[in-house]
Amino acid sequence: MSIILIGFMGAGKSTVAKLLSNDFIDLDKMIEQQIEMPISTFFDLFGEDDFRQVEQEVFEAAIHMDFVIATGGGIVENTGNLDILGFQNQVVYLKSDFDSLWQRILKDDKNQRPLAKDKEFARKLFEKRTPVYEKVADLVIAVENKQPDKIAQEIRDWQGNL
Ligand SMILES: Nc1ncnc2c1ncn2[C@@H]1O[C@H](COP(=O)(O)OP(=O)(O)O)[C@@H](O)[C@H]1O
Ligand SMILES: O=C(O)C1=C[C@@H](OP(=O)(O)O)[C@@H](O)[C@H](O)C1
Ligand SMILES: [Mg+2]
Repeated sequence: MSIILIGFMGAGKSTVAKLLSNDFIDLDKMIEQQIEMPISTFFDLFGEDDFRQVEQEVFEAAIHMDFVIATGGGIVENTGNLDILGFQNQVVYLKSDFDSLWQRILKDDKNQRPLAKDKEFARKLFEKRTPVYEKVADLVIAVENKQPDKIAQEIRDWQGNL
């Protein structure tokens, strides 16, 4: 079993996964390869429910590859994904306060996040999901004001003591 990174949009899952291993999967990128379009376009064309269906199918495939996985922030929206996470023992939650995440999301010109168009809508998602992240996590790391390489080292140190 390998590290699975969870947390809200902007927490640094895609960034930290790359630092942890060359054998990593960014689930969003794997999804975009499958749907052959940006996630934002898929949301516009087919909606969130169809996205969650694809996300679960791709997650079920990715989990068998035993790579470090950077999930998308909505991985906890689907009970099938929660069942999978429940069987893992290296689920790492990159935790931050909403305002810090929102600043990162606003500055991030590389990722289009269809569910981050409105701050108060995103805040409600954050409030809904935070207890679920906490519940499924084997390790919680506070990531505010922390560099990605320090976060990656904390995860390696924790892994080394398992
Ligand atoms: N530890 C960090 N400190 C500051 N900015 C970060 C950190 N980790 C990631 N970022 C930046 O925040 C944005 C979101 O990072 P990303 O890895 O895409 O997060 P996620 O995959 O959790 O949505 C990117 O612009 C990234 O450069
Ligand atoms: O929070 C969410 O529902 C989503 C988060 C995104 O991934 P990141 O958390 O890597 O931005 C991506 O999966 C999609 O836009 C939906
Ligand atoms: Mg990401």
